[in-house]
Amino acid sequence: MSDDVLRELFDVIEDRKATLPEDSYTTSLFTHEKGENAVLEKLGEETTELLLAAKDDDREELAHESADLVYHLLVLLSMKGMDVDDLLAELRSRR
Ligand SMILES: N=c1c2ncn([C@@H]3O[C@H](COP(=O)(O)OP(=O)(O)OP(=O)(O)O)[C@@H](O)[C@H]3O)c2ncn1[C@@H]1O[C@H](COP(=O)(O)O)[C@@H](O)[C@H]1O
Repeated sequence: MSDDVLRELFDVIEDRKATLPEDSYTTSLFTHEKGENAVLEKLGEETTELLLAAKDDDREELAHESADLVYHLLVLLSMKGMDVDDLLAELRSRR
């Protein structure tokens, strides 16, 4: 996944956070009655689904669940007032 794809997705998430359109799944996470716990729970669920896909050697499902996990991770970073660049910088520093 290139930086561009991650940045574009993060920009959409930031836009949803700022404008809270009604028909948006991202909005539902930012406005959830459970607060931050809603996205934390989703990260747990998506991680479990990813592990099961890996265990089943289901590569298509593994890619699908990986994308779900990355999306929810970016929502969490946005909730915490962080930027996708914080993640990218950390990854780059490990090269
Ligand atoms: N990348 C995502 C993304 N990944 C996962 N999800 C949602 O996360 C939820 C995952 O929950 P579950 O695991 O329970 O999944 P599910 O409903 O059983 O279905 P599966 O995803 O497992 O097939 C689903 O409702 C997905 O739609 C996402 N929702 C939105 N995005 C991106 O965010 C953008 C903005 O979306 P909205 O906020 O909806 O406008 C979209 O254009 C997408 O680019």
